[in-house]
Amino acid sequence: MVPCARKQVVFVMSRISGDKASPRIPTRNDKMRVPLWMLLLAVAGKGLWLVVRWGFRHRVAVAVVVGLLLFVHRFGPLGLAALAGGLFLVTVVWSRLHPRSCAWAGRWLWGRTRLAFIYRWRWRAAMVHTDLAIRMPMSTGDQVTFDEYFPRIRTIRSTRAVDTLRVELLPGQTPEQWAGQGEALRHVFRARRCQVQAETFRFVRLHFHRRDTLTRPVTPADLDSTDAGPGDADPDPADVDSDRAPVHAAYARLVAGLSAVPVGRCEDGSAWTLPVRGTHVLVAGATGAGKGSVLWSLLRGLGPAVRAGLVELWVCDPKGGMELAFGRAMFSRFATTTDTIADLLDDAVPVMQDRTARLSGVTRLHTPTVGEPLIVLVVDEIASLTAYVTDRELKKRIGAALPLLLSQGRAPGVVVLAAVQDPRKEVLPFRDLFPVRVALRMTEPDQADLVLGSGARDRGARAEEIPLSLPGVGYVLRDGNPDPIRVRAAFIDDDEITRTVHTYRPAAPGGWVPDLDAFTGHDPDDVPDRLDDAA
Ligand SMILES: Nc1ncnc2c1ncn2[C@@H]1O[C@H](COP(=O)(O)OP(=O)(O)OP(=O)(O)O)[C@@H](O)[C@H]1O
Repeated sequence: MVPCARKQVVFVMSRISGDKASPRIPTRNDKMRVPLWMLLLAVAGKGLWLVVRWGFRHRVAVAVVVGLLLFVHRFGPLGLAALAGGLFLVTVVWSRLHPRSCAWAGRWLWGRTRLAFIYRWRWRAAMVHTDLAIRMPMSTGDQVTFDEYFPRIRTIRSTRAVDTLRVELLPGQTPEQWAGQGEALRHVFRARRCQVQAETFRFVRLHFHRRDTLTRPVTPADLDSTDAGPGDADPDPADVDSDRAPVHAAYARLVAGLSAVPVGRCEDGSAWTLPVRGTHVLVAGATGAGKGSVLWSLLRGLGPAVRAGLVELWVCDPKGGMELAFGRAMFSRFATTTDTIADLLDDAVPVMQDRTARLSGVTRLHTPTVGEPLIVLVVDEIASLTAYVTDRELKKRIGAALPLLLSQGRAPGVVVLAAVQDPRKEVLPFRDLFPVRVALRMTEPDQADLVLGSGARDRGARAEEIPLSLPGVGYVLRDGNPDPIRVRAAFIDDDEITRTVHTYRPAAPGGWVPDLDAFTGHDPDDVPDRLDDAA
């Protein structure tokens, strides 16, 4: 019984193999008698046809292998070694003379090699087993056959970490169908992750990530080049053409920088920045996911503008100051208890309303100046203020102030930067009032959708799969694009926080700078003075 069952399994496996272009299902037995030689001839002919067809499908791989075999046959293994050595030498010389074109050619060759030996090799089987090939039953009277249509790979781009295939959809297919098969495709092509990105029409891009480029901690960006002097920040039009023009260029650079504050690095190696001016930012992640590093990266990135007086940090740390107290000297206001936080929020509301009344009809977005800086309200663990407050009176005050600030504060320059562990609506009812959201490691698969919007997980934001060993890694949406980008925040350690606070603490009115040297152990000569430091 057992061998028979095994035979049956083998038969079924071969039947469903995706390499079979047209499986046949006989509808009645053949009755014609043929001589044996004719049968053997037919089998041999069919075998030859299958070999030719297979060779044509894998023509590049076959040509390379046959070419190499012929070369070895003609010149022997030494000849092959000489060929490899010659190619190596040419590559070295080329890369010295023109590294860009050499790198481009290397990537092209690498992509074609992976296309021939990996993607085309397993493509048909993968398409059949994931239902991405289309099969249409055809009847020839004697038997039912299937016409099969396979999506075509149009281009491939390969780097050391990722292969990007541009694939043409078959009629009737949608990018969502492909996104649903991302996990299966990743296993077929042995990638760490497969992300499906839709083009406007007809094409999808499959990103097969082979290596994780974010395993090493990210070093914080160099801010000093964008730094500007302080009292220089209120531009006087009369000065623009004068020798103070560079100062105003520095001012403009600082204001522009508020729309792209450096936070860390994206998976493709580019800088990860987040806007702070004109928006609210929510960072969500389980405990230990690295929310602190995103907050600190943003605070650090705002440092030059804080020192210049263009930004005021109003900070609430409901965890008793555990996370943010280190930065106290940089903050204009700092509250750690529920009642002082309620006071702080209550104070922010009239500032916002006053600005709104003055700017209404004048501008649609407040421009920070030293006289009227951007107020960044930082709230660590915002759920402590929305869901876990027990005092009814305080809960009512906070529940009134927060939604007001979130719904009206962006334009007049009172913005909120908050972190939360649990992104559910019951815990954070105003979640949707944050236009910019970051999903770090989550505990549940559906939480990435709660943070980034429905469908984000299918498009690749598998936040629950981020390993515990990679704090600071997460997903964001950029420029209104629905496809999530994997990012990692820079690691800001205690020394860097101390340096940041020491360097960028705002000057008190009149130019007095609090003396932190004893506290931080820094040499005061190393620290630029807020008032003397020109742009
Ligand atoms: N970007 C990062 N790169 C490397 N290590 C990081 C990064 N961010 C955080 N870590 C490490 O992970 C640990 C937890 O980070 P962090 O305290 O920021 O998490 P959290 O999400 O704020 O947690 P909780 O909600 O419990 O406060 C820290 O001790 C830190 O050493």
